[in-house]
Amino acid sequence: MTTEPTQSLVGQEYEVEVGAVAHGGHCVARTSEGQVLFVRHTLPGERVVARVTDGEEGARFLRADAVRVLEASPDRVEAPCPYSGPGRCGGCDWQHAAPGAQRRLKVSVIAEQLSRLAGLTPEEVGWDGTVEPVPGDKVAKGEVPAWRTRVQYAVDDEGRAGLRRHRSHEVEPVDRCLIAAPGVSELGIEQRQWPQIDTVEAVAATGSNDRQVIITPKPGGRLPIVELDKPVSLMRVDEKDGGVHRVHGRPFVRERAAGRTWRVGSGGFWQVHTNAPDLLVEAVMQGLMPRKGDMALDLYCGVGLFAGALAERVGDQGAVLGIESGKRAAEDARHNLQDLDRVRIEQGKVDQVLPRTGITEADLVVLDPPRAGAGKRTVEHVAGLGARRIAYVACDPAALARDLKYFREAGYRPRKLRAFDLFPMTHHVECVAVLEPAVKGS
Ligand SMILES: C[S@@+](CC[C@H](N)C(=O)[O-])C[C@H]1O[C@@H](n2cnc3c(N)ncnc32)[C@H](O)[C@@H]1O
Repeated sequence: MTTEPTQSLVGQEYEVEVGAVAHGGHCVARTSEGQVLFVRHTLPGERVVARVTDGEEGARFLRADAVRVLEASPDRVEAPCPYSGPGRCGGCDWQHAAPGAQRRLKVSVIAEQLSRLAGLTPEEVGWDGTVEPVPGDKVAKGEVPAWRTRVQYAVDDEGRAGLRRHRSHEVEPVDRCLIAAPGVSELGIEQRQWPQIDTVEAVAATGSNDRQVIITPKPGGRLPIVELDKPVSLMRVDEKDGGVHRVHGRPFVRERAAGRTWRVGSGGFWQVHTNAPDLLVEAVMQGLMPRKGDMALDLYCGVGLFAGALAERVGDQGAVLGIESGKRAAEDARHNLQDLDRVRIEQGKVDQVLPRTGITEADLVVLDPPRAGAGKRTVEHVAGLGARRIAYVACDPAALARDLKYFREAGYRPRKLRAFDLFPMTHHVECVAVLEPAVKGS
């Protein structure tokens, strides 16, 4: 049997009315034939010419960029970044939206995900229907908060550092990324050449002067002599094993948050926004309200951020168990919390380690899984521990909604949800949901 080749529609232009925002940094429109278009660089209510960037005839949907705006939304602003726009840097999705409008777009996405995937309304999750700006972030029209303490640059064939174009391996060379934190910009990564290098990751710690650069040489490439505008520690990603190896300086940075210093080894997770760790610790502790003597779990604990905050509150009579899959991160968590006798860190995957611990009860649980969420099995296990309260920290509202549905099926209901604009100018958003047993005292 022979199949007809499908006709690519890349480059085809459609004049469309733009509908609602969808999860992922684009809005929904339809061609006159009814085919769904996911259009970037536009806003709800606009009339634009959308040029297809991906998809073929008969596909479930096409991807497109708005290349001409025929009727602009009142929320549209001149993009502050000269590298944003159709076909350009893929790092930011909402450079062309006023800061308040960006947050409203995120509100719509969260509400839509909760409704579609969990059948929940904002009232049912105790959400005031806002995405809160981060205190200290610039939020006036035309201003850009410099929030990113970790930036991964890609290097083009001419050795220039830049950022990847949307859904592409191509590099958009930049001379300055506006959302990079000052500590990253000061390194001068964009101002120098990176011959034989594939990627350069820059890390600027908050609350210490630690700066780190992690370079990935091209296959067979030699390590260049790295001279930057500031002293840094230098790490190299091994071509063969993918491991991160020290070239010179410390193999970690020291971050300050929640009244403590945190060692974060290369490759270990740390929240990217300068103010995220403090803000999230405060939101989680406010939601959980730990008491002296509580037994608490910090699942997906990274280098121990929430475990540390919990341990200080549950006191000597309480106990905290953290579980983290990364070997290096688990070691860092043990190091960071070594002064807190009642904290134990187990290394391994939550769905494997948690059943092995033999723990059948907990008073409080915080879970902060990666983008994919915790999943049904882990949610059921956590719900079975009968915690008084559970705090769920989520960087993807779709994964949050799916897991909230599993929690509801397992007897937990959301009591409060807060959303934070921890990734300004992008479509990403962070949520903290606090759950309690649907039937209290059960
Ligand atoms: C979103 S981070 C949260 C880290 C920490 N709570 C923080 O705020 O710094 C998720 C963490 O989960 C870890 N992880 C990913 N999958 C895991 C799994 N199946 N079991 C345990 N940890 C996992 C990652 O290595 C990462 O450190």
